[in-house]
Amino acid sequence: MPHAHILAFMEKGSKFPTADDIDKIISAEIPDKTVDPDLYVIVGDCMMHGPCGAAKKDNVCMVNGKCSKMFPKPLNIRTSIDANGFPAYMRRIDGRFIEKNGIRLDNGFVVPYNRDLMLRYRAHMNVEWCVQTRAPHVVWEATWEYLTDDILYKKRRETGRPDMNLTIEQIKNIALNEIENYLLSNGRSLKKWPHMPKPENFGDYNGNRLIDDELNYVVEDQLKENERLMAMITDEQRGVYEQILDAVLNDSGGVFFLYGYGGTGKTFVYRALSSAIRSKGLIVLNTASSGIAALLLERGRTAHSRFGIPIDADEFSTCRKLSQDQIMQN
Ligand SMILES: Nc1ncnc2c1ncn2[C@@H]1O[C@H](COP(=O)(O)OP(=O)(O)OP(=O)(O)O)[C@@H](O)[C@H]1O
Repeated sequence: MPHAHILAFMEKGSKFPTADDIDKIISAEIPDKTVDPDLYVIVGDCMMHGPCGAAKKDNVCMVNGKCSKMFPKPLNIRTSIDANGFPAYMRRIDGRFIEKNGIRLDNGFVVPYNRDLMLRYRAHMNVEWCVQTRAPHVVWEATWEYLTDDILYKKRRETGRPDMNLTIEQIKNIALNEIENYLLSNGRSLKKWPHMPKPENFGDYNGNRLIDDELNYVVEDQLKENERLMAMITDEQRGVYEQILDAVLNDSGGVFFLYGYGGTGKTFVYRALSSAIRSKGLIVLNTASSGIAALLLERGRTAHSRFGIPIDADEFSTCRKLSQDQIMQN
């Protein structure tokens, strides 16, 4: 099922720093059926976890006899924030329950939600208050169960084994590996945070992830794509294409500014050039100033993401790339 994980950073003055603030935007309780009948139905349909545990040992969340999402959650008379900055939402013992598959689920099974979003979108939307810390290991401890949300499901699908089981440690290991790979692709590593747990075999990879990622294409496919585009290219486009390709292949360098009205075939030339250069096993870094424009180019990224350019650039801004960074070296 397609879904999005969205992390919202609030501006100063719009933050929700206290437990009372949390209650204004997040609820983890079953609504009152008579006072809030509409919300009661949506929460019942979309936001109740389970049944799992002893009541349903084969629920998807069950890993080695335990709910990997840690349901049911402890019941609390009020919302609180612990010393590490973790929230414990208000989940009162109020006698309310939602019945699912013949099992009564109380407030311990409510996935935290925002009332307005529920009423507006009428879909599963888990809203959580993020730990207020800059220490990544604390964030990891607080959020790993959300980050690993669909790992078991993905592994079952990839292997074609719907009964496959993974331990919580294996699931965490897969997630840490994914984080490390993502960091390596951006010239970083979990090494930077000594307190963060590391995946197994951490540090075994000695290559250059940036180069390996950029070379991770099939040369034959690039050749075919180039042949396809070259069969259509106009004489004017071919003139530009040949001049730039010549500068690349002869290593003579140069800066080329290709301009023209919208829809006149500039992106087409970039695609022809990319496939020509990649079909020779070389690296092309396709960048554009906006995410939408970057999507039009194969393996395109925004220039600010690729080169670490500050988004609100002014005359004093500098790229925060150190000379020893892989991006700089490459
Ligand atoms: N030689 C060509 N043969 C066939 N289709 C082409 C050719 N050149 C461009 N096109 C098609 O024309 C459309 C517009 O081209 P393209 O996106 O390259 O224009 P552009 O100049 O980059 O536009 P914009 O400035 O709006 O980004 C695209 O669908 C592209 O595939």
